[in-house]
Amino acid sequence: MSTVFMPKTSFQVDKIIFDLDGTLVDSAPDLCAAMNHVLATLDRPSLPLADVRSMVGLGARALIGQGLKATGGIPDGFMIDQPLDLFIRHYRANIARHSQPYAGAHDVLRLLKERGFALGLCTNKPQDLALSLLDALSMRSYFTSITGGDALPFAKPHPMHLDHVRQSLPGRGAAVMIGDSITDAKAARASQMDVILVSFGYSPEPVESLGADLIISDLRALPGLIVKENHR
Ligand SMILES: O=C(O)COP(=O)(O)O
Ligand SMILES: [Mg+2]
Repeated sequence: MSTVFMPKTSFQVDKIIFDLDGTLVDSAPDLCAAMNHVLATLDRPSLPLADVRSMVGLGARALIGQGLKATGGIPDGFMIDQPLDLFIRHYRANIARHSQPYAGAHDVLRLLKERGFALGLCTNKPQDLALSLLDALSMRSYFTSITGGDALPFAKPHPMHLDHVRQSLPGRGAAVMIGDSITDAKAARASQMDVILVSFGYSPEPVESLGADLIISDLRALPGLIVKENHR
């Protein structure tokens, strides 16, 4: 039996929860530079941007782990904490050198906030780095709640992360998740939340295969798709 993808075209919610890397901000160039800085100190070859892009999604520790695996492996007993620390220091110092909001991100966030939606951010980026990046790009003030991947015992795809953001937003209405990867889709499913995926992010798998309710190729489509829940 074949299943037909029937995208939803309207989402009635009060809360909109965004992913950060690959969804609102194209941060891969700066993540790639920090990765290659670490690899150089370990006498490993550098990785092209296209490879690093597809490794982003599970936080800094997983990113470094994947970078090491791709350049010779992780020797037995290798302590990842030191390269991770080096990565984070390099990344923090260069966090918005090349990173940019995707087209329309500012306008869409401003408009949705003006329309009365509560906006949250659920990212696997460590909390302090997420806040620094949002500050550097003047994006922090759109969000009522921001939770990084190290702020709780579990991060996406665990539902605790997304549930926490939903609960910390005002109101009791429904929420929709906007993301770019399988971690976003899985977290949303586990939290029984609709999920819209963007097609321009960092997913190594085709986004069509991730079970989204809708796929968009431009953030500017969102205001036409998401309507305020009617609480009468
Ligand atoms: O930094 C990462 O690895 C992932 O971040 P994201 O959850 O905002 O995509
Ligand atoms: Mg992402």
